[in-house]
Amino acid sequence: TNGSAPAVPSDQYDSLYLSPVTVGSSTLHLDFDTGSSDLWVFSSLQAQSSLVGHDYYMVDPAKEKQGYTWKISYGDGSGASGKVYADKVVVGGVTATAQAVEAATAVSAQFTQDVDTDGLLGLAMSTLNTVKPQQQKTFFDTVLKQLAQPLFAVDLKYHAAGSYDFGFIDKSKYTGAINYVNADTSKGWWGVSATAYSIGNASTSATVSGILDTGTTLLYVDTPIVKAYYAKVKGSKMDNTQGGYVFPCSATLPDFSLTIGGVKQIVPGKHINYSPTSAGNCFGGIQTNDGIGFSILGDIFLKSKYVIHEMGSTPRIGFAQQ
Ligand SMILES: C[C@H](Cc1ccc(C(C)(C)C)cc1)[C@H](NN)c1nnnn1Cc1ccc2c(c1)OCO2
Repeated sequence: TNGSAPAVPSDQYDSLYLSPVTVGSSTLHLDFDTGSSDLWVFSSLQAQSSLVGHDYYMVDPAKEKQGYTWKISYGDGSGASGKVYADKVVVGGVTATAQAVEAATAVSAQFTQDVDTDGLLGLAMSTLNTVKPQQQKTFFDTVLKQLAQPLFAVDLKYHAAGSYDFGFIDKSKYTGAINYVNADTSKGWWGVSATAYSIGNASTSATVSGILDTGTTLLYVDTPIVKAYYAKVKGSKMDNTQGGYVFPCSATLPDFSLTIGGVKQIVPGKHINYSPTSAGNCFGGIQTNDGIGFSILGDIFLKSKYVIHEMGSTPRIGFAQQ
């Protein structure tokens, strides 16, 4: 079987995208995350006070994987932990009958406060899954064999609902050719590298290696590239209180591109004006990856493309223009 699930922006700035998922008998709205590998959900194991505003998984004790636990922490300092159940998970009509469902007993404040997000559905490699004593498969790995093709395609949109396709490529969602590159999955992520970047119509050779990450809002690249970008934005500055580069909301932002597999993958300047700040200026969609050690090609990079993640004998990533 194949299937498709909508990816709906959680707010007016596309902070994250939520997709409906049936877990057991509950329908939850999960953040599909190609940068992690746990399917975890808010659950009836939590204190009622933590569940306010959230949909949550009603655990069935008969389905518990006795003695299994999970604990995840994310690069933004948030995290969650809990117990594990084997239950039915349905995404866009694709069913995993005994998927490892990680039911939260505790979640960090960032998750409790984000009442729209009922958990995450990881789509990176299962080697990053945190379940102990036995690592569990991602939803994609669980359903892989039943899919017509061993792939999922990501169609995130700018300020609009997009989709995740499982098992098929939807020709109506892109124009032009699909440009494929081999994926570096050695660290458990969908890794790619670029040989150049461009700001406006000026290209610079550079090696930019990073991960595709639907679970990260912005585009994080090396500091010299970020500085070169905002040098072209009048009135821009690094604002430590806001936590990144800001600029006058009236600024015209140049396009940015990364050359991957010899093809320029362009991020329209418009997408790089992420959101207004509380200080009356606007926050940039391109920020520094200081301290992370690699680039993170998050939603700002992805939302102009149709990106195929193919888990064949050689994992590949295909880029096409929306
Ligand atoms: C942050 C998300 C995971 C997440 C998503 C949503 C949320 C909230 C719902 C509470 C809003 C928290 C967490 C990302 N997923 N691959 C991730 N998980 N682990 N690392 N990253 C990417 C990274 C790493 C480091 C960084 C960063 C980003 O932003 C700033 O510094």
